Amino acid sequence: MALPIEDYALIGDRGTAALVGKDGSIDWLCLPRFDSPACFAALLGTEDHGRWLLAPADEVVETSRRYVDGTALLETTFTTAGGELVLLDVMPTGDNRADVVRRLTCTRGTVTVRHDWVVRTDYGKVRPWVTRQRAHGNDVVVAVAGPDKFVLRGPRLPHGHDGHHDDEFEMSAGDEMTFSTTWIHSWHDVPEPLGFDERIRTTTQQQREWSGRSPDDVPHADVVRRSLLTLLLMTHDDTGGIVAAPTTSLPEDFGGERNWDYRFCWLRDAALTLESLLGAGYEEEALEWRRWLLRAVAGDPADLQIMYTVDGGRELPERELDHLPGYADSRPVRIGNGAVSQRQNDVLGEVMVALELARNAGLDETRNSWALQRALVDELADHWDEADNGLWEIRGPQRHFTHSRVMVWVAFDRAVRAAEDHGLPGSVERWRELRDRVREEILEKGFDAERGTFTQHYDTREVDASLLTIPLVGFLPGDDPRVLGTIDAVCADLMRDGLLLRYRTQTGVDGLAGDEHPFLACSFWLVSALAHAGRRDDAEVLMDRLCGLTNDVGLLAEEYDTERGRMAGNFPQAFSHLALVQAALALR
Ligand SMILES: OC[C@H]1O[C@H](O[C@H]2O[C@H](CO)[C@@H](O)[C@H](O)[C@H]2O)[C@H](O)[C@@H](O)[C@@H]1O
Repeated sequence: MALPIEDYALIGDRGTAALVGKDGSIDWLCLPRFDSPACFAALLGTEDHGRWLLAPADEVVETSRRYVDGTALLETTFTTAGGELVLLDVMPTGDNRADVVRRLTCTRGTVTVRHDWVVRTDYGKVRPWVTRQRAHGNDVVVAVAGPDKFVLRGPRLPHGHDGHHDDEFEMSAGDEMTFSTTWIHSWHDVPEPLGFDERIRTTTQQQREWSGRSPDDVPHADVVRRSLLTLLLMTHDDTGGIVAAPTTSLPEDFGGERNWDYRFCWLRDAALTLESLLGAGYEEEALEWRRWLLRAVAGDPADLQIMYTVDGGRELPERELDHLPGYADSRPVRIGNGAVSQRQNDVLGEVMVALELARNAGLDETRNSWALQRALVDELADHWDEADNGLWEIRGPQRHFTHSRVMVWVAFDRAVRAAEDHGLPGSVERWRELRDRVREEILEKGFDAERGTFTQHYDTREVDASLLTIPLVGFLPGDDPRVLGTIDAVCADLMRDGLLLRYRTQTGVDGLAGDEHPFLACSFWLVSALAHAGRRDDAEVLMDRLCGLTNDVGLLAEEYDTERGRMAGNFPQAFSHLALVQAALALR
C-alpha cells in the first residue's frame, strides 16, 4: 500500500520525475516524459503495479531524509539494530538520457538489504518480458514491452520470481553499491553504462549553481529555495513546458472522485510559475517558456486551449484506468484532463502578466511574440463577456466568475500598458475602452455592497478565495475598503482550522460529489493579500504556519487535510510552491 503523500520526495531530470518513499521504494515514475505512461505505479495501486525498492530487510528503527544541499539529490538514511544504510537517489540532468541512479552506502555495522525491481508498463497494467543479457561487458536485466525497454544495472542483479526481480544481500560498513535503471526505445540497443561519479558530480554542480541564485533576503529563504528547485524540476528541459505536478489522481478527497491528472502544462499554472521565477530573479527561464508558448498556441487565436501537453500538443483526452484501485481507494484514476476544452477567461490575464514581467526584466519582444499577444487580446475583446468555467475548472454550469472578469481586466490593462510604456502597436483605444467597461461591471455586479465583499460570481452572495488576488494584480489597492472587506469575508466563510478552502463545495457550484480540503495556494494568497493590506504581522504568522506544513524535505501537495494532518491532492504541486514563493516575495 502507498505511503502517506508527505512521505514521498521528488527526484527528477527535467524530462520526468519520480516519487521516492521514505521506505526506499520508488512508487511513481513515468518514462521518458512526465506525461508518458507510468512504469512504477504502486502509488495508485500495489507493488504489483510496479515499483523499485532498495531498503533494509531488517526492521528499520529510524529513517531520516534530506536533499543534498542546494540540489534535488535525495539522501535517505535508514538505521537498523545492526547498522546504518544511506541511499542516494539521483536522476542525472542535462544528458538527454533517462536514468535513475540509486547508490547504497553502508556507513555503520552490517545491514541486510532487500532489492525488489518490478516494472509494469502502461500504468501498472502490462508485465514486460524480462531477460538477463550481456551488454558492454556486464550482465544486465532487460525488461521489454511494446515501445519501452528498461535496463537494470548493478554489481549484483536480482532474479525473477512471480513477476518480481528480487534479491537480499548483506552490506558492511564501507561497502558501496550503485544500481541504475535506464529507459530506451525497445528497438534500440542497450546503451553504454553511465559514468556514475561524473554524472552525480555534474548534476550536483548544475543544481547548486542554479539554486545558489535564489534570494536570501526573504523570510524562510531555505523553503523558498526548495520551492524554486521543485519548480525547476517540473520545467521540461528540452521544450520549456512547465507541468502542474508530476502525478495523476492523488485525491483531493480521500476515497472520493476528485482525482485529476496534472502532468500537463496549464497556461495559468505555468504563467504563475514564471512570475515567481522572475520575481526571484530567474530571467532566462522566461525566454524558454515564451518560446514554448509561441509554439503551443501558434495558429488561430480562437483555438487557444487552457492547457497543452509537455511538448505543446493539444490532445489530452480524459479517460479512466479501471485496473488501478487508486490511492487510498480513490477512484476513478484518471489520465488526460477534460478541462482542456473548457473556457477559462482568466488565462490570458495570467499570461499577459508573466510576459509583461519578462518584458520589464529586459526580455525584448520579437515580432512574433508581440503579434501573438496582440492577436490573443483582440480575440478576447470579441468574447470577453462570455460565461466560463473559472480558474477552478468547475465542471458545473458556466458562470460569470468575478475572478475571471478581473483577469479579463488584467489582460486589457497589460495590453494597454505594453502600448503606452513600450510603444508596441495594437488597438489600444478598444482595449482601453473594454478595460474600463469590465472594471465598472465588476464593481457593480461582482461586489456585494451590503456585506462589503466581492463575490464568487455575479449571481451569488458566496465568496471565493481567488478574490484575494484582486490587490495582487493591481485591480484595487491592498488597503481599499472593498479589498479589506473581501479578506474578512473570505476568512469568515472559507477558513478551516486556519487555512483557506477555495470555495464552499456545499453550494454544488463545481458539479462534483464530496468535499475537499484547504487549497494551499489560497492560504499563500492570503499571506500576500494581508501583506498588501498592511497587516504584516498577521501575514507573517500565517506564513510561518504554512512553511511549517512542508514535509521533511520541503515539499507541498495541492491541499492539506487539517483534521488528519495529512497532505492531499497531487504532489508536489507547482501551484502551492509558486504561491509560497510569491508570498515570501510579498513579505520581502
Ligand atoms: O476542481 C476540479 C478541477 O480540478 C483540477 O484543476 C485544478 O488544478 C489545475 C492544475 O493545477 C489548476 O489550474 C486549477 O486551478 C485547479 O482547479 C483539474 O485539473 C480539473 O480537471 C478539474 O475540473
